[in-house]
Amino acid sequence: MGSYMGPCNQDQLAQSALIQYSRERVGECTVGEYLHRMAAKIQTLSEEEREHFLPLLRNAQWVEVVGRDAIYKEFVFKDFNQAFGFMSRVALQAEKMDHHPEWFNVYNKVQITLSTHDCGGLSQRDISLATFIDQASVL
Ligand SMILES: C[C@H](O)[C@H](O)[C@H]1CNC2=NC(N)=NC(=O)C2=N1
Repeated sequence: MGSYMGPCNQDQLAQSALIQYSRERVGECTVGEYLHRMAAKIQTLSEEEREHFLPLLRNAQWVEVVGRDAIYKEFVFKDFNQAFGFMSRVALQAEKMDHHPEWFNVYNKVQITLSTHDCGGLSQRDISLATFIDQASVL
C-alpha cells in the first residue's frame, strides 16, 4: 500500500495528462482548440440554413462576397467617434464569442467582412455576429 495515492492525487495526475494532451497539435491547432471547435460544432451553413438566413441578411444590406463564402456590409456613421464607439462594442462581443470580423475603418466608415476561418466559410457564428453588429450599429 506504500504507493497508494488518494483520489485527489490521481485526479491531479489525470488532469495534468489531459492538459498535456490538449496542448498537443492536430494540424494547425492544438487538441484543446480542436475539441473546443468540435464541441461548438463549427461547420459551414447547410443549404437549408442558407435558404433561411441569406434572404434575411440581404434584407439587412449584407451582401455575399464574390468568389468567397463570406458576407460584407459597409457602415457609415456621423463621424469617427461614432464609428469607433461601434467598433468597440463589436470588438468586445467578438472577444466574448471568440469570433472576429475582418474590418477596415477610415474616419466614419467601417467595412466588415464575416466568415469563419476555422471551417473556411459561413457558419452560424457569422449569422450571430452579423445580428449583433446590426444592433450595435444603431445604438
Ligand atoms: C483560436 C481561436 O479560437 C480561433 O482562431 C477563432 C478566433 N476567431 C475567429 N474568427 C473568425 N472569424 N473565424 C474563426 O474561425 C475564428 N477562430
